[in-house]
Amino acid sequence: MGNLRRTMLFCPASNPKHLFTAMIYKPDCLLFDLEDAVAYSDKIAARDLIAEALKVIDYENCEVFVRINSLNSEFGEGDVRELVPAGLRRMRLPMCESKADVERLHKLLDEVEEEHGIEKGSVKIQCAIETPIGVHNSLEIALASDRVVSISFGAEDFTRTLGTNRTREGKELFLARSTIVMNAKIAGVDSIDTVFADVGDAEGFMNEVREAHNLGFSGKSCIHPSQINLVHSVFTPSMDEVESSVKIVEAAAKADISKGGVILVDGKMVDIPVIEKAKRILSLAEGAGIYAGGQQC
Ligand SMILES: CC(C)(COP(=O)(O)OP(=O)(O)OC[C@H]1O[C@@H](n2cnc3c(N)ncnc32)[C@H](O)[C@@H]1OP(=O)(O)O)[C@@H](O)C(=O)NCCC(=O)NCCSC(=O)C[C@@](O)(CC(=O)O)C(=O)O
Ligand SMILES: [Mg+2]
Repeated sequence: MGNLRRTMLFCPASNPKHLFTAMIYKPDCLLFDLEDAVAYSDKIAARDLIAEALKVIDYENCEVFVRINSLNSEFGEGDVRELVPAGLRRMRLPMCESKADVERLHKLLDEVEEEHGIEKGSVKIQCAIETPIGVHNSLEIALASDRVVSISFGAEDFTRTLGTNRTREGKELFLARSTIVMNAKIAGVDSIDTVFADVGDAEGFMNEVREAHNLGFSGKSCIHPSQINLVHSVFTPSMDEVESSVKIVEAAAKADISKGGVILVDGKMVDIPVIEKAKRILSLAEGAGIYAGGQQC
């Protein structure tokens, strides 16, 4: 299992304070935004600011992404040409609708990496799926380049382009969410659920976080520091889960059923899928720093 991507904290790249302090909230990933959160007149200044920040700031254990502007806009290509030499190695491509969109960014990255003597393929892409056509094409998008590490869902633009409204219940998002998760799994990349805009509605937020976790997302985009620990509490295995997973894996090893066979552990059937799920929980717990190869931390 690669990096944990339970949380991605959006920070407008035009806000110097966020660029200097956002890592103190300890999200797994920071996502500096040059797209919708930045006013048209601030786009170039925000790009320069993030380029300087990338050169001098230590973001500690946070994986840093920048959401660039669309390559169809006057800013997208410049974002890539300035930020990659400044050290950016992860970018979110907004409004991704087809394999061709990813291939266009892939080719530009090939060129920029070569021009600056950066190892080919170093820059990874997260594709944002935010339209019905994007959802429909999400498998070809996720498979379009070996640079793609994750696909994310953007429900605000999705409901806009679907011609509906986003509800607290979220039924209008179910098919899109499930499709994105399944296609991410098929492609072997992470899937990141959308933002929840009502910062004051902790209960509504938790319902969404649990839904995203149950559907199989790897994590969730956040817009406010207060959302981070809530997401981590759902996307990190509990100590009970860790303990029962250890028990399952140990019992399975003792009974030698890792290639087939069935036993009971605490009255519940354990076979290959149960063992594999238990191993996944231990791997997540290890990534979260609460379990270390046979020991709880
Ligand atoms: C909403 C608000 C202005 C409120 O700020 P306020 O400062 O009034 O809030 P306060 O509560 O006072 O903050 C308390 C303390 O936390 C600090 N603090 C707050 N937020 C922080 C933060 N984000 N990062 C670091 N630090 C932060 C703050 O500096 C203060 O620090 P201190 O003074 O020291 O106590 C702020 O949060 C914010 O800008 N959020 C991000 C908004 C954004 O990026 N939107 C675009 C992405 S969505 C999109 O585009 C849709 C999408 O594309 C999505 C997709 O594709 O996934 C689609 O289609 O669905
Ligand atoms: Mg959007």
